[in-house]
Amino acid sequence: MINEDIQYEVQVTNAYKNYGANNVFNGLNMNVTSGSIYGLLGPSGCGKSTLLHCILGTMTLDSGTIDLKVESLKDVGYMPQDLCLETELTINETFEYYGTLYKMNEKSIKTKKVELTTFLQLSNTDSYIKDLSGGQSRRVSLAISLLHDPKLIILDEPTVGIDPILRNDIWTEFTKMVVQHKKTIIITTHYIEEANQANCIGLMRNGVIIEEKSPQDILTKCNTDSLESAFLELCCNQDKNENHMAKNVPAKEVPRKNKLKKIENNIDFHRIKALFKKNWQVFSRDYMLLFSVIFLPLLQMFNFCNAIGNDFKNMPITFKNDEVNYESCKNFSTQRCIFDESFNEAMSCVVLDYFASQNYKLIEVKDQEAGEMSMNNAGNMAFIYFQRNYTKDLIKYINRDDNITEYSIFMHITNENFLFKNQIRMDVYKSYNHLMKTVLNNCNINPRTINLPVDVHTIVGNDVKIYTNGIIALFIEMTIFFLLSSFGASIVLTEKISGILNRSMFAGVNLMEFSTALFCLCTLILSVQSVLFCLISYVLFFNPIITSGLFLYSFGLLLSGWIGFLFGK
Ligand SMILES: Nc1ncnc2c1ncn2[C@@H]1O[C@H](COP(=O)(O)OP(=O)(O)OP(=O)(O)O)[C@@H](O)[C@H]1O
Repeated sequence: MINEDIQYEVQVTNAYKNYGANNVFNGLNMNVTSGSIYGLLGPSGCGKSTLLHCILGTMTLDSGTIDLKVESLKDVGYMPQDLCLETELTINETFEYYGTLYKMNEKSIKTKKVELTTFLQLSNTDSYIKDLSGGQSRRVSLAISLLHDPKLIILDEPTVGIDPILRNDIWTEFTKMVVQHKKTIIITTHYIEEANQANCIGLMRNGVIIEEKSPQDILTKCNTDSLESAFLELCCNQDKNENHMAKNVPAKEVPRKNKLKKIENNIDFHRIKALFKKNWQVFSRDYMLLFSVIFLPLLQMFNFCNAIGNDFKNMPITFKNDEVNYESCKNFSTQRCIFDESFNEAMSCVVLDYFASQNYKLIEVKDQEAGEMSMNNAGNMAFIYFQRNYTKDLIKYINRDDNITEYSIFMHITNENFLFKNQIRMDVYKSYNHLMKTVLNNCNINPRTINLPVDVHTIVGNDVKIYTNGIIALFIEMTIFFLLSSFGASIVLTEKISGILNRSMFAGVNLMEFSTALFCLCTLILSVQSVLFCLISYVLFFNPIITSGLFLYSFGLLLSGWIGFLFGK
């Protein structure tokens, strides 16, 4: 029966809700008087938490209405059943974070913190939440729900894991809050006897409130002195009338929308700052996260540079030099000009010397035929053959003599591996330049006159010329994309699953602020990673990614990181 003269803080009328085939509310009615403690009791799984969520507007009814006296979330304090707190923060930091979200100034946060930690016996406020016991961390959660001095306080099992003495103190404090400050408190609890101190008890079972009276009235009605026995008796009575209850067919009405107003709709810089600070504190203290976001990608960069960024070493190359015995090359000297009458050095030694200096493994074979056969051996990368007249033909070539009928150097290169083949071809080209330089410098002729009359420049800069330079830029770009997408996704999922995002949103955070703060942290990580990647490539592996257009490249990196972040989110 609804009394017209009483002011109700919360009224639930004819509520129905299903989870699939599970009928959680079956025409439920609940009336919470303003300025009272309402103890919501019921067996596990009867739907107490669901009812609280519907009151808060985080869930909707299938039908029925919920009327609230308070209009804004600012006037509501909610302690969820799960912890829903960031365990990497200290108690102090948690107060500071939620206080800032509720737009409290530093002084009032401090005053409230002292008051609540004293009442809830939380002594060391520098302790991390992860280091607290279950009961202690629930007390912090309770304190946070009371921090902004709300009018309506909804607490889902606040006394679980708390010793009886402190539990009694907490109930005394609740009573004081109701009497002195006219607060309304709705509490769910499994400890039936502690609900003795509530002004009204609602016994919930089978989707309805089977009794809603003061503890004394319930005891009198059931003629017992324990709430537990009264509850058992009321359950038995309900079971007797079960058939009658089951006949209640849910009336499918559209539930009335009386959602609590959000604390604020506009974007607030202080909340973004608080979110960023919290995210940073959590990120910098979570060593597993640091390892996977900072250290693993750097390790991957090392691996990549080692595998792709460097020249291959010790590749076996067979050769046959018919111009001179390879042993004689050890006494080779290039002090004289190749055009001198008395010049009798074998220039094939310069080429072989160059290949040896580039860390190729040179293997001499007995003749040209054996060399060509060696190309059938797995692992042999190339065969070089110098004819007897190599140096003489070289002089003719330099002199543009038309009498050269055939090449005096032959080379076979493996087709087995594109990367190996590419490197050997580049080194053949370089060995030719080296040879010309060696030959012509001693004759005071500019070697460039014999080189190709083409100066090759790549658009990204003079140093960036080869495959390994290009591929590293691509690798960094892709790593940044996937790093940021997985980081963004993991943060959003963790916050959602642990209920921290909901709790923050309950304290006024909107999705835009949450995304902006996360975006700022991602940009910071992205910038640090990009700089470290480039340093590793340039400094440790001498692999230039880019020598001009740095601004454009950095912007490209930022863009792919941001796209990755949005993709993950
Ligand atoms: N998201 C969901 N999807 C499907 N079923 C759900 C969902 N949430 C809760 N339920 C079911 O609804 C019923 C009521 O759950 P609720 O958590 O509200 O109960 P409770 O009374 O708070 O339980 P406890 O006292 O153990 O916390 C349970 O049977 C539960 O399995």
